[in-house]
Amino acid sequence: MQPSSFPNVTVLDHPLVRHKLTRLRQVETSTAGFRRLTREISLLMAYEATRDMKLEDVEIETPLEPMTGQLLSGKKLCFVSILRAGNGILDGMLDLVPAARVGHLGLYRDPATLEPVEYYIKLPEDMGERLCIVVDPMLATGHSAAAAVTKLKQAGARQIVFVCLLSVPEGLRAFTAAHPDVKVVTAAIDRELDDHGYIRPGLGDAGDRLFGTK
Ligand SMILES: O=P(O)(O)OC[C@H]1O[C@H](OP(=O)(O)OP(=O)(O)O)[C@H](O)[C@@H]1O
Ligand SMILES: O=c1cc[nH]c(=O)[nH]1
Ligand SMILES: [Mg+2]
Repeated sequence: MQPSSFPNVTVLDHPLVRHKLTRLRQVETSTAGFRRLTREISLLMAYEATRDMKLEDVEIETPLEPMTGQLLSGKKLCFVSILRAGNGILDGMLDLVPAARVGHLGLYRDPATLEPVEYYIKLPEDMGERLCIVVDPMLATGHSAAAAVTKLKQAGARQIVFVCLLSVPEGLRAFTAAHPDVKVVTAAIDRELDDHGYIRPGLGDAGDRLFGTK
């Protein structure tokens, strides 16, 4: 784990994450492999994204003696997947926290304008009482991430973490300027965006690679 030069952005710089991310980027990685690697990296990302969750003391008994343990307190988590590529990360997160509530936000990026277009939204009602972890593999221009977080705030979310696999400096600048209160966890910060808004060196189109649509 490494703080970055961006306020509130943590790079999950761990050997396992680097290894899996390198495999994920490779053009020859199959759809099945891409899905499996995304899920595995997501488990490791969830560990960092949930670091600030609140605990409460509980009295328990081990087979040998009583002790004070700690459990997560109150209402806990809500994952929000930005469709469709976010679902790849969501699967991994749910492996770790199967009881979490889940919201879905359908956004696609218009290829001409690079602006997000919303086509679906369904969120739990009590977003304000939960740590809301928004997941999408790619933060490119940052417009989709920023639009998603704006929606969630309008729906009452107060504590939000954004989790992605890849990001780029210009997208992080745009996102953190729009939402300085939101922590970002990313597995890597890549070099730049190309003329079509793709992350370079990147991994291609995350949705297409996850679902085999190209
Ligand atoms: O930071 P931005 O420039 O907004 O780009 C990032 C967005 O683009 C991709 O989604 P895409 O539009 O390809 O939709 P998909 O998940 O359905 O493939 C990606 O999953 C992000 O949501
Ligand atoms: O590189 C990119 C940029 C946006 N969306 C993707 O899936 N890949
Ligand atoms: Mg896509």
